[in-house]
Amino acid sequence: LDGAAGKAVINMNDETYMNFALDLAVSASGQTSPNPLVGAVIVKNNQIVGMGAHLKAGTPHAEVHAVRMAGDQAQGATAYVTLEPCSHYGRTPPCADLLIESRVDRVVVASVDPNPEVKGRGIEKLKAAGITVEVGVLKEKADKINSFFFHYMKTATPYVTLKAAATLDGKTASYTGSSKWITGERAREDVHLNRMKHDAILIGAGTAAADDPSLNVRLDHAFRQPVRIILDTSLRTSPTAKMLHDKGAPVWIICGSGADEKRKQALEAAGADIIKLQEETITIPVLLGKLGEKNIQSLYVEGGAAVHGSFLDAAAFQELHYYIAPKLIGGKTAFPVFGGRGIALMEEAAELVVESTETLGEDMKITAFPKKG
Ligand SMILES: Nc1c(/N=C/[C@@H](O)[C@H](O)[C@H](O)COP(=O)(O)O)[nH]c(=O)[nH]c1=O
Repeated sequence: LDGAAGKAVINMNDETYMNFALDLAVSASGQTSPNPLVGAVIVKNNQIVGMGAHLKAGTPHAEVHAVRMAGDQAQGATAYVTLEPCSHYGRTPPCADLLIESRVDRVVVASVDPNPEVKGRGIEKLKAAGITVEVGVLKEKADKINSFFFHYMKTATPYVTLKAAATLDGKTASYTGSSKWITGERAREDVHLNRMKHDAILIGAGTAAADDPSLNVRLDHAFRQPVRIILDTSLRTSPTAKMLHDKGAPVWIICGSGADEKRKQALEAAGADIIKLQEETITIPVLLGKLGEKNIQSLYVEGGAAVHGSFLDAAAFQELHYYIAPKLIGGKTAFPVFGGRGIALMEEAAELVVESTETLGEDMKITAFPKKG
């Protein structure tokens, strides 16, 4: 604060403007898939003269909106872009060329494009045109908002979020299978928000049979209904399953090579898309490769115990959302959160880093990530 002048002189530096560009990027969260979230701000003489965000795949990129708004004010200005400007002709002309034509004299970039085909090309193009380029301002924060896109670009498989809801004593259903509900309204609303952020939701055949779930996003401002996926090796799912008849998002059922042809036809007649693997059984790496081929960049795995156990055994998840209700149900044969093989000795435990714990109504939510390496 500049006391003498008696007015707030906020030091507007590169990070301030990049944070604003990141806020713009995040405002389209969940809408841009399969494209990343991108924000752009154009500043001249400490005035924001242009700004924009990429809103939906196939529509103009963030830089296009910002340059259009800036008009000739872009000349001699600085452009802040949260992801390296594209240099290839996708569905819209390259933004690197647009920035060159707009005659900005400086470009500040947060994340470098992870796509091996274009990595660094946009930056090189700008430098070759005599533009000063600064890379890496708020890089960590910018990479994180595109963790789905970056993971998918690097691995060609979906970013996997495991979601579990358990009682305080770690059960997902009583010994009779009763589970409605463990968590309350507020926690379940958070689940629907997170469903909407992912390209697909996945459950196992056991959960499909036990709960006959809808697996849809029941929020009044829902702008997307993710694909619904059931892992069902032998196609035991009933053709009368609720989600096959609610005219909602597609239902894909993944089965093994030995699944009965008549069941396949009955489920297809009921509206399901059947994806039959070459293998007898479904392994997680094969499943993820197949979903990657079908452009699923992010996958929200809702259980049950066998499915969660298989992802844990394969160490094939990037994020965990663990909801805990302050309830105890006991029961030697009550349902655990993670089934599967599990580890033998504690030193083999999957170690996590807890990023946050939140209170949602009476429930708690732990967000955690597997420890790297
Ligand atoms: N039992 C509970 C859950 N249960 C999770 C799954 O077992 C359910 O089948 C699935 O979420 C139902 O999806 P729907 O039909 O679209 O509502 N999940 C939760 O967060 N809290 C619970 O108390």
